[in-house]
Amino acid sequence: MEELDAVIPSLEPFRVEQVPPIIYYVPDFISEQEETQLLRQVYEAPKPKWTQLSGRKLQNWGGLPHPKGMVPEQLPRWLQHWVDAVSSLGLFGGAQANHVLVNEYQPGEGIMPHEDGPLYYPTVSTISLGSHTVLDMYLPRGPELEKDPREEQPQPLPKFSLLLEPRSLLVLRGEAYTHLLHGIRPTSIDALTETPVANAAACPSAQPDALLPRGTRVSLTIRRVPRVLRTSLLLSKKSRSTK
Ligand SMILES: O=C(O)CCC(=O)C(=O)O
Ligand SMILES: [Fe+2]
Repeated sequence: MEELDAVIPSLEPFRVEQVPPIIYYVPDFISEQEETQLLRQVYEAPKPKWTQLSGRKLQNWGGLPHPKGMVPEQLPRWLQHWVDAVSSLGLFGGAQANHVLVNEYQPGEGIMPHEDGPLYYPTVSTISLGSHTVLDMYLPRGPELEKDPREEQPQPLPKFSLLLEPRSLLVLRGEAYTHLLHGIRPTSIDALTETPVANAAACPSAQPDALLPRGTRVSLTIRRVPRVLRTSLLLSKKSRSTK
């Protein structure tokens, strides 16, 4: 039986050290040309593909994850290419990812601290496009958490942060997936002095005291939903029950 939190040997040079296992950060995972092309393809998607949420908008590809199983939808070729590239690293236990969330954040937007949860194989891979962001990592909620003094509503203080530069790949796996929460503060400028940036050594823009203005960032979150319903099976069941 394969260990879910096994390391990926080819990614070991990109391991973020001194944080709960396992986090990989690969700068320049894609080229500038690939980034431009991906952004074009994201914005060429039909308008109804976008869902506007408070603080970000998103495109869901591959089907809607559901506890009873996801009815799979074929991914477009431009996404399948990157799903294949990421899956071939061995991130999903030798299987293929089958789900992509495209998130778009304007400066000042973000996502509340959360866990990605049990509907996915416990590994998430994220390609960042267009702008950097700072992903804050939190310990699970508990009374002992320190409060973040920068927030009007008291918020827990991140344990550490990850600077995600454009064109990078981030992988959260093992405890970093199952135990920690992640979130993006809704700010327009990231001051890197605020929490320790665990992957600073791999980021040219992570100078001490840097103030990094955010631009529009698009992220591709590539995951595997192991429970998949076969549409043909559903249809045949339905037709049987109406007989
Ligand atoms: O945009 C990101 O990097 C994070 C997105 C995220 O956490 C999610 O879609 O679950
Ligand atoms: Fe997430």
